[in-house]
Amino acid sequence: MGLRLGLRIALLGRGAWGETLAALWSGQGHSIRSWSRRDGPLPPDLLAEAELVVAAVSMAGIEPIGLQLAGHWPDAIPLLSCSKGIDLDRLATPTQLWRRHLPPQVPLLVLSGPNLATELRRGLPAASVLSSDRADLAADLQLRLSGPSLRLYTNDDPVGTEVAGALKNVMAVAAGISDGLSLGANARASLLCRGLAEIGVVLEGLGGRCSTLYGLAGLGDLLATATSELSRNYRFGLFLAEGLEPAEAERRIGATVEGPRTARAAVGLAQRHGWSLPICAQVVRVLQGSALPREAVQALMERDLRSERQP
Ligand SMILES: NC(=O)C1=CN([C@@H]2O[C@H](COP(=O)(O)OP(=O)(O)OC[C@H]3O[C@@H](n4cnc5c(N)ncnc54)[C@H](OP(=O)(O)O)[C@@H]3O)[C@@H](O)[C@H]2O)C=CC1
Ligand SMILES: O=C(CO)COP(=O)(O)O
Repeated sequence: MGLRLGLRIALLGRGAWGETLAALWSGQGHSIRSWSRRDGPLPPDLLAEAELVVAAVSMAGIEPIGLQLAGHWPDAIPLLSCSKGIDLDRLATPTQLWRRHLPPQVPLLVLSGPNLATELRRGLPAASVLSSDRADLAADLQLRLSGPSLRLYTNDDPVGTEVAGALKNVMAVAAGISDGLSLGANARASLLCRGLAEIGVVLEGLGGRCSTLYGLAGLGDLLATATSELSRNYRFGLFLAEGLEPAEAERRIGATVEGPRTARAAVGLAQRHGWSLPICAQVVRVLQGSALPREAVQALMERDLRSERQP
């Protein structure tokens, strides 16, 4: 990347998040060429002309797009991944999925944090983190992509950043259930506190750092997502508490809800590694129809007593 401030960005995905990032960054003088599945096959020159590729697609979109792009990726063009989830088939984070399709030398970065698209579209301020093993690149992009309403920090813990951004969606579903059942502020705070500990089990278990858990992608995004009706995962939990079937709840939301599949993936990881993830496990029971929301809460309350240090 040269010294020019305006970047040529190829943006993959024109959903709520992609459109929001496009509006923010084009407003800062970057040139954005976006692509959506609705446009048909990916134009061959889209990547070739870009200095940065931004992927703002849902988890479900990564594999098909990765397959389409394999073999067409210019070696040194970095990919900034903005998806939040754990893939259920491969139990992998977004960049772990992308890496399977990209040349090994392509630098990968992650954008995550409390960034409800609706608020950013209204010009409200937020902070987020740009994470990469490539500190030089993260610092360069931090400078170029930070703007008046999106202030970017950096860290060098992409795995921890992705795990935190994925698992907070599960906790947002659980918080929606708790609030939907009118369990009160104590219950929500207790759930989020224990939820943060649970996110920490996965984050550290997969090699992330504890400081990331308490940063923007961890505690920051948990606070935003699990307390706001702007969050689709939180609203999904509210619908479950009302007694809606998961499929009907997703249909009513009418947009991506990553928490349900990520909950199942987290339970899959827990089985693989021998971790205890009680909140994820109860969310999965509700999703499978093997517990009603109230029964899931009761099961959490009746677990064996333990030290706060244990999940
Ligand atoms: N909305 C938000 O506030 C934020 C969302 N995110 C994350 O960004 C990702 C995208 O979310 P968002 O844009 O809000 O979701 P939307 O439901 O608004 O849009 C879905 C996005 O996924 C893309 N996609 C590609 N392939 C598929 C597929 N096979 N199935 C479904 N969708 C596909 C769509 O691309 P196309 O344009 O081709 O239709 C579109 O960009 C999610 O992982 C989400 O967690 C992260 C931060 C904030
Ligand atoms: O990730 C988000 C906010 O940071 C968006 O959350 P939802 O996908 O639950 O709407």
